[in-house]
Amino acid sequence: MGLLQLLKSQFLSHLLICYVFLVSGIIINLLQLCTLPVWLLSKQLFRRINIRLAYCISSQMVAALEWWSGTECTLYTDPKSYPLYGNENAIVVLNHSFEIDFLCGWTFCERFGVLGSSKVLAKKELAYVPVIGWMWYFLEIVFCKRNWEQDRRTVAQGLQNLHDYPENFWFLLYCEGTRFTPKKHQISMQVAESKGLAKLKYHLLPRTKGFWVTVQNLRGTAAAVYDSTLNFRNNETPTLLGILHGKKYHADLYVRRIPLELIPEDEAECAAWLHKLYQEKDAFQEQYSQTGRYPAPVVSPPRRPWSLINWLFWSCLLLYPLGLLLAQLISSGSMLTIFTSVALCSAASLGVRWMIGQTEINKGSSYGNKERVEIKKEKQESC
Ligand SMILES: CCCCC/C=C\C/C=C\CCCCCCCC(=O)SCCNC(=O)CCNC(=O)[C@H](O)C(C)(C)COP(=O)(O)OP(=O)(O)OC[C@H]1O[C@@H](n2cnc3c(N)ncnc32)[C@H](O)[C@@H]1OP(=O)(O)O
Ligand SMILES: CCCCCCCCCCCCCCCCCC(=O)OC[C@@H](O)COP(=O)(O)O
Repeated sequence: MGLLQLLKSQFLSHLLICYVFLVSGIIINLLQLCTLPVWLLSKQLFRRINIRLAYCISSQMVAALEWWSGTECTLYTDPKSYPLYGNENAIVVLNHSFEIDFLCGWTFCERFGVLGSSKVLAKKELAYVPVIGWMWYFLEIVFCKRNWEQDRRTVAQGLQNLHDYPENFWFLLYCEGTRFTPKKHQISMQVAESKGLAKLKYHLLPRTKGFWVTVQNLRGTAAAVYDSTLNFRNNETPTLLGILHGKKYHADLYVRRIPLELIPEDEAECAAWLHKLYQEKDAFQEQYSQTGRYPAPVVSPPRRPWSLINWLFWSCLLLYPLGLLLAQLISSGSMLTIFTSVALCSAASLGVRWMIGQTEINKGSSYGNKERVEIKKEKQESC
């Protein structure tokens, strides 16, 4: 094992990385809070400032993926579409099977210069996750409760607000609505069967309402849908803890650009279009599992230094005072102060461990785990 690999495997390294992420994140969240009055003076200035502040947080995770773990991200796409990426607003449709798929998405956002402004239709629970969830309030991220009756108005409103967004953004939609597990897959295929839809091998049945409402509300704002299919080589199952331990993965992403005009406006036709898209995505996954390739050439954008520079900046800024504090603590010799500091550090590491847990599939929600009959009963009871 080389020296660098040894360093990457040390608990102390992980503790320091998490300290920098947590403390810088909270400082940035506070700065974001201070920008609220700017909204009253100039909404666009508020947005531009918050795009940059958000970049300072999310690019740290991208740096951990690209520079700490050295994970390689390869893009397969049509070279004619490539120059448009990052230069237009787009709706990204991505499969949801991996714990770090959002992080690979962020990496591509970073490489095409839209990381700070990237958006998602996220479950409401994520809004309460410190640092990332709080950051999203200031980025006008659209949250949903995954209950159409409650979501239809708020989601449409959140999307309408993006009409005059001052910088290019990608809006991510995981149409499957939850991460793939064998049980969720089995149940969703029962739903597919009951609806006479073709079965999918690698995806859950997509939920069509969020897609339809997104396309309808972003017409005239977004130029295209980027149909994206992500996989990892050698059947790797990547995790955020793996990244923290410096494990290198190989992500392969296939992107097809579909102009928004090609997507039907009528709700039922749009739903049928999405089901067909997922059948095609399933075929791409099958091809990947057979050949390790997608049907497009490799046009990979290189990693950029900015995420690393930002990370080094925050590390220098925050590790120096930490060092001074530790030296003072030890020289003080006060057992009470030392004990309190250890207790505080343990609480903070437990907090970060809980945050990492949000990305773990085995700690995921029960959404999509219940039979349709049970859901109907619950809906009737709540009415
Ligand atoms: C390549 C570059 C990448 C770029 C990345 C860009 C940006 C990055 C930005 C940020 C990164 C951070 C990422 C954070 C990740 C967080 C993501 C999430 O939180 S995912 C969860 C939340 N999002 C969604 O759920 C979106 C998809 N869902 C929808 O669109 C839903 O329609 C809804 C709007 C949420 C409403 O939910 P509801 O449950 O009420 O859905 P529906 O009414 O649509 O569903 C009922 C309908 O579905 C059928 N169905 C299918 N399967 C099942 C099942 N298993 N059980 C029950 N029902 C099922 C069912 O038959 C119903 O059909 P029908 O209406 O015909 O009766
Ligand atoms: C610099 C690196 C530092 C690493 C330190 C630790 C950082 C901790 C960061 C926590 C980040 C939390 C972001 C949450 C994003 C989770 C995305 C996700 O995948 O959500 C799941 C939902 O889509 C569906 O939920 P389920 O119904 O499957 O349940």
